[in-house]
Amino acid sequence: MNELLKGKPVADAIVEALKNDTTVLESKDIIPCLALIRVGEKSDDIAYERGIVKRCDDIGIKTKKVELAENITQEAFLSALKEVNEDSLVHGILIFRPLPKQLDEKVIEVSIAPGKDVDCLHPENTAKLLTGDESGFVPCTPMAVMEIFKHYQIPLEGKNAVVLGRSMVVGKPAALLLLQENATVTVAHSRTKELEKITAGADILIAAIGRSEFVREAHIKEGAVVADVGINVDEEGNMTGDVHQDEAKSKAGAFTPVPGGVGSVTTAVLAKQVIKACKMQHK
Ligand SMILES: Nc1nc(=O)c2c([nH]1)NC[C@@H]1CN(c3ccc(C(=O)N[C@@H](CCC(=O)O)C(=O)O)cc3)C=[N+]21
Repeated sequence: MNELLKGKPVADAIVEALKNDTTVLESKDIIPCLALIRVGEKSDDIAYERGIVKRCDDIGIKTKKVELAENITQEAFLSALKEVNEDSLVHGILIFRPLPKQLDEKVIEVSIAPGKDVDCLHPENTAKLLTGDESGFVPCTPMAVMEIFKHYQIPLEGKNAVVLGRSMVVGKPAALLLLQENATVTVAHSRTKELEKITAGADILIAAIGRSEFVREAHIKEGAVVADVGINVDEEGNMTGDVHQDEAKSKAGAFTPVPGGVGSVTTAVLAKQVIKACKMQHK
C-alpha cells in the first residue's frame, strides 16, 4: 500500500476549526492580527508572505505588513520590532529569515515579545518546546509535519524515527516533537557516517536537509512513512522536495508530496498559533 499524505485535507480541517474561533473573537470585537516583518525583497520571503496573507484572509485574521529596507540598521530594525511588540492590536509577529548580515539575529531573538512570537524565535519559547510546556509556540514547519501525522493517524509511539537535518527551524524541533509522542528519535545530518544505513532503519523519516531530491530509494525502509519538508526551486521555477518522489513512491508506505504536502499545512499552523496568541492576550 502506498498512501499519499496530502496537506490540503489537513490544512482544511485546521482552518475550519479556526473559523469558529475567529467568529467567537469577532463577537467580542477582537480581530486577530499577525504582523509580518520583511527586510528587503527576497523572492522566497515574498512567496511565503503571499501564502500567509491568503490563508489569514480566508480565516479572518488581519495581517500587517512591515516592509523594511534591505540595508536597514540594527537600531532601526529594533525600533520597528518594538512598535509591533507594543501594539495591542497586533497578536502575533513573524520575521522572515534569514536576515541580512548587518542585523544581529541573536539580539533580535531576545527582543521579540515572547507572547507574540508565533514562529518560536525567542529562547523562552524554545525552552518551553524543550520542556514540553504547551503555553509556548512551536516552529510552524515541524508542527505541520506533526499535524499531518495526527490527521492520517500515523502511529508514532515506539517507532524508530529519523530526522534528517538539525536546524533550529525544523530538524531540532521535529526531534523534540517526535520524542514527546514517544518515538525513538535519531537525528542524522551532513556529518553522519553511513547515513543510508541509519535512514533505512527508520519507520518514520523526516527529510529536512534543504538539498533537492537527496533522499533516494536506498535511504528508505520498505513501507516507511516519509515526510518531506524541502522546498527547493530550480531555474525553471519547478518545486522539488528533499525526497526523490518517484523513488519514495515505489518504496515508502506513505509519503508527503511536494508541492501540496507539508508546505501547504505550514500557513494553517501559523494561523493556529496567531489565534492561540490572541486568545492568551485577551484572557
Ligand atoms: N521565519 C521564516 N520561516 C519560514 O518558513 C520561511 C522564512 N522565514 N523565509 C522564507 C522561507 C521560504 N518559505 C516558503 C514557504 C512556502 C513557499 C510556497 O511556495 N508555498 C506554497 C505551497 C508549497 C507546497 O505545497 O509545498 C503555498 O503556500 O502555496 C515558499 C517559500 C518559508 N520560509
